Amino acid sequence: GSGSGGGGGNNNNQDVYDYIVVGSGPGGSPIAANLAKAGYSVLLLEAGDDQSADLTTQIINIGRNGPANRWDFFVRNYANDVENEKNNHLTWRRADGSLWVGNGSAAPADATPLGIYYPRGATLGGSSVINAGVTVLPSKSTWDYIGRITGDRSWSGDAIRRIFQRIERNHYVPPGTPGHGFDGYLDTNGNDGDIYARTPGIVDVFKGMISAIGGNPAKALTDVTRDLNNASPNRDRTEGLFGLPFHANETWGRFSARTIVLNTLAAKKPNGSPRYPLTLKTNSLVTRVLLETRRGKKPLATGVEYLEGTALYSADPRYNSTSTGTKRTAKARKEVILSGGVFNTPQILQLSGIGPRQVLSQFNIPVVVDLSGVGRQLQDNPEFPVVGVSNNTDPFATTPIPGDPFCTFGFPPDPCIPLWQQGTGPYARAAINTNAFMLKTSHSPDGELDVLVFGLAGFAFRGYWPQEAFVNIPPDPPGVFGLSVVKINPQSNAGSVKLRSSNPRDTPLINFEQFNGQAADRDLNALAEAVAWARRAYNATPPPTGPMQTTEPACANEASCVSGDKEHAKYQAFGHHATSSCAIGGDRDQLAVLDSKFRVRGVAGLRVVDGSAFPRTPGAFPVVSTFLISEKASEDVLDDAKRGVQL
Ligand SMILES: Cc1cc2nc3c(=O)[nH]c(=O)nc-3n(C[C@H](O)[C@H](O)[C@H](O)COP(=O)(O)OP(=O)(O)OC[C@H]3O[C@@H](n4cnc5c(N)ncnc54)[C@H](O)[C@@H]3O)c2cc1C
Repeated sequence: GSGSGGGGGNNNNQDVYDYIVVGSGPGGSPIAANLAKAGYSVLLLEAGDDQSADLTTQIINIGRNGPANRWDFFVRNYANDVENEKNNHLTWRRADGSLWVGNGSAAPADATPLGIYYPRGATLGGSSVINAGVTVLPSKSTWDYIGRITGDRSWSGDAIRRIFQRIERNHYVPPGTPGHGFDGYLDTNGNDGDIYARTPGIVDVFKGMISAIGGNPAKALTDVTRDLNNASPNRDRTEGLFGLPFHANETWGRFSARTIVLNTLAAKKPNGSPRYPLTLKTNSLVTRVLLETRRGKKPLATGVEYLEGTALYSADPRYNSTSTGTKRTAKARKEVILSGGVFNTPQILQLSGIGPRQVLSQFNIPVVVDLSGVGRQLQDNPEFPVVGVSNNTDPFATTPIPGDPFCTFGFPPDPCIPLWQQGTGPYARAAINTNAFMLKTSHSPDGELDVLVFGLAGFAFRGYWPQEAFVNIPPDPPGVFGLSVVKINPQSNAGSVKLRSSNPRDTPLINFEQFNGQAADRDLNALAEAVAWARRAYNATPPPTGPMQTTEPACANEASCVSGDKEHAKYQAFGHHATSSCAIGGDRDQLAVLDSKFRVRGVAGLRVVDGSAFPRTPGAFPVVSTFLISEKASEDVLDDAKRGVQL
């Protein structure tokens, strides 16, 4: 691993720091940097390595999940095999070892199901290095809700908006726009309408979308530049077309959690020594939290055990079971903060003896704290495309700007990369995916927007599967359009993360139980209503692009599509926004893993700060909210440090 900064006592196998942070994603990086900037020594442990040199991690418009910066998980959407195998994108392994992707009814006889492919970022910066970069604030009530269930008034929509204003560096609204920040670290960018002005076929679809809610289609080109993160009091109930913001700088370079860490490490004192006591160790897989049991007091987290070495986790595409790494420990004088993400944080807790007794005893792990919520309440934002087809041969062609070369999306030689490096060319501008349509269906649980839709021209985004697999899905015709519907505030939270074995290099068992029970029917009804709207939108798309035909979900008679659409949503929706597997909750909530200050219940000196902490999936896209809670947690940890709280 790479190291820097002063960390306090150094003997070869045992380092001592004030704080240890595990995982460098949007949850871990801000808090590690903030604690170091406050003068405390911090060890940041990251299982992956620094892939800054990989250009696909720098240019948001050619983002790709390369094998050196991701972990490959295979998950279930249902515990029940029959239900699970109704998924058209399930990955199977054949007798010859090759991978096959498709529905159980068509699977070859020699194939056994592996699961639904679910990649995560596993590199310096975590998933923010490989994600799509969409940056949408959740509703204010998402934060008020945490205040309500915990009685902690420091949680409110207004308080979190102030944090956003402090950390944002906005590049797309006029300076001084209320609710936004302009000199923080979180670069945000959006479209200025130009890409759509040059792509009239998409504007036709926008017109259909607006008509389908009874709006004024003539406003499509201006509506698509509207700021989705606006601070209007009506924002969380206002339907219609908006621009979709991204975490990207003024020339669409990716901002990620990596930037925070690298900038903190690079800061120097006048004499050239590191300005902040932050130590980064990459290639370091944390295997458990070290816990000291104490008479009459809660057990205390005193440090972590980790394995040093490359690609030691079995989900790593570069994994080799024969390289086992070097076992090390590090000690924390103050606290250990887990930010390993929604699958790995509950795994680390369970491996450490903090979790549901029946899971731990299956693997003879001594129970330190019987905490039944660890790995429970797993949620996601279900998503699937409503696919439309135009009769035109090339309906979504974009008029190039004179002088633009033909981009090859990173495949060499790509003439657009050197241009981007000079701050210009197609990659330095907003792409055609910078739109969002907000819907409030009659099934919204709280009267707020409950479905976000983004439009993709020439492509329907059906989810993830391994690149090397044979894919049993027919290709889309030319003239295809995808209206990706994303459920906001899903009511289903029956998913789980449980140990598969006591081997920390194994992946855990992950089951989203995606639409389960009474509450989930509300989600399915909302999605079916969104599908009906999308069909109307395609019908209402003006010529020459429309009227368009909806080809998926298939339905012959539009008056009676609801049950088929619900069935389609139930089995074909995918997710990539997992949250809530170690959720904050009130004192009397049996499933609460954390208190309102991110402290693990029943343990001293241990917090969780990442996507697993959300009691409710934050909006349609979790990444900006994860940066925000890391900032909030930094304040909470520093507060305790200043008050000298005894652990
Ligand atoms: C392909 C993809 C597309 C996405 N698109 C969007 C989007 O457009 N907008 C949006 O809002 N969200 C998106 N997301 C989700 C978003 O990126 C995540 O919700 C967010 O990054 C979660 O942050 P985190 O800190 O909880 O975890 P992560 O970002 O996953 O970071 C966890 C880090 O911890 C490290 N780690 C894990 N276990 C250990 C261990 N035992 N020891 C040491 N280190 C460990 C991992 O290597 C990783 O670097 C996307 C995610 C993916 C994968």
